[in-house]
Amino acid sequence: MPPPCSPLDGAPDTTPPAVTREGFRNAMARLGAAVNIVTTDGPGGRHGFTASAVCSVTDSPPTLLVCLNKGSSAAGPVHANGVVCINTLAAGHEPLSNLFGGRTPPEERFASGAWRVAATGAPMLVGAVVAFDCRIVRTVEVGTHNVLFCEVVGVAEGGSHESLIYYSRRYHTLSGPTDD
Ligand SMILES: NC(=O)c1ccc[n+]([C@@H]2O[C@H](COP(=O)([O-])OP(=O)(O)OC[C@H]3O[C@@H](n4cnc5c(N)ncnc54)[C@H](O)[C@@H]3O)[C@@H](O)[C@H]2O)c1
Ligand SMILES: Cc1cc2c(cc1C)N(C[C@H](O)[C@H](O)[C@H](O)COP(=O)(O)O)c1[nH]c(=O)[nH]c(=O)c1N2
Repeated sequence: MPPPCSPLDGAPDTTPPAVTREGFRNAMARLGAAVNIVTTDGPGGRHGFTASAVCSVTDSPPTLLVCLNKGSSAAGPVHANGVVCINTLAAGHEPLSNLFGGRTPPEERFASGAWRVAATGAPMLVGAVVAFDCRIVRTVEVGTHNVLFCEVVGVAEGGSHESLIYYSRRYHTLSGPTDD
């Protein structure tokens, strides 16, 4: 039995969405999130983009998801390479976040920051709060985005205990406990 609000077979659905794009974005601006630079390298070339849509899926096998806009210039390289490194940014990384946030050619993005090569070949940011080296094991297309399921094959914990947070369309810093 179809759901009560489904359109008639073959008829275009002219019902206005209950929640507009603008309304959704305004609501999402109320969710604070860690800021990450997701990098890749391999046959598709080196690339990277800023992402707040990153989430833990399961610890067995250790898996994260990343939502990547299909229109991003990073989308082709990410899919061709099949690997990513998810670098969680620290306090002071706002300029790096903006650099990887669009409109700059990929190689210019990597001119800032110190990078080393992770086991998968993806660039790992020296000074990240934590970095997850991953292989993409599944991709699911949802609307404008691809959801990348990323199996974590290596982790590097950095020395910083101050995380960069994106909240209410601005950057903030969150301090955690230190080791000593
Ligand atoms: N998930 C995403 O793709 C995502 C997340 C954050 C920011 N951005 C991009 O960064 C720029 C500035 O963002 P902003 O937060 O200052 O203002 P904004 O009004 O564009 O976005 C507010 C919030 O809505 C969500 N959002 C934005 N664009 C989205 C998209 N295309 N798909 C799903 N969710 C989305 C994010 O949570 C974002 O923080 C925009 O170009 C935006 O598209 C994209
Ligand atoms: C704080 C913040 C957070 C995000 C983004 C931006 C910023 C500033 N962007 C946008 C993304 O970084 C940008 O579209 C890419 O860099 C691609 O741009 P180009 O197509 O390469 O110019 C982004 N894009 C995406 O696909 N998923 C995400 O989770 C986010 N999150």
